[in-house]
Amino acid sequence: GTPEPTLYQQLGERQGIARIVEDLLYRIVEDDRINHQFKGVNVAQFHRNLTDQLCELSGGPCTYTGREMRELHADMAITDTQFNALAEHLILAMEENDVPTGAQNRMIKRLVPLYPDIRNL
Ligand code: HEM
Repeated sequence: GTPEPTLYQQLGERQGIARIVEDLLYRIVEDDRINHQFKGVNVAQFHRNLTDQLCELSGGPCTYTGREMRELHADMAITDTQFNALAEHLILAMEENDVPTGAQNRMIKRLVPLYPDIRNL
């Protein structure tokens, strides 16, 4: 029969992930719980690196070449509320791009191992 689509395919491959990350960035800018943390960030670089990271984590043919998660977020004192806010925006950005709910959950699950590094725990 027809093979099951991979998570990477369900996200719309790299092009689809790039659109999701763009929508995520607009959401971050509008959220006063987290937008102050992003002042001065190189938006093009952030977009490229987060797209590569999600592409790689979803099983796609990409390699994340940015800095380590712990090192990047070390001085930000990110709270649980802020972490959850970003995760929620990612879910809503995937929703806007017609990613099925099961695939949304699988993507979020693959970010869970990054949690201690991002929270600097
Ligand atoms: C699931 C959660 C998260 C993931 C997967 C993630 C992923 C990433 C990635 C891949 C980068 C590198 C982008 C680049 O090279 O510019 C990055 C940078 C950054 N992240 Fe996160 N992040 C997460 C949560 C957060 C949260 C909650 C905040 C703040 C509220 C945050 C703030 C930042 C900032 C400000 C940068 C830019 C750092 C710099 O350019 O020096 N991140 N993140």
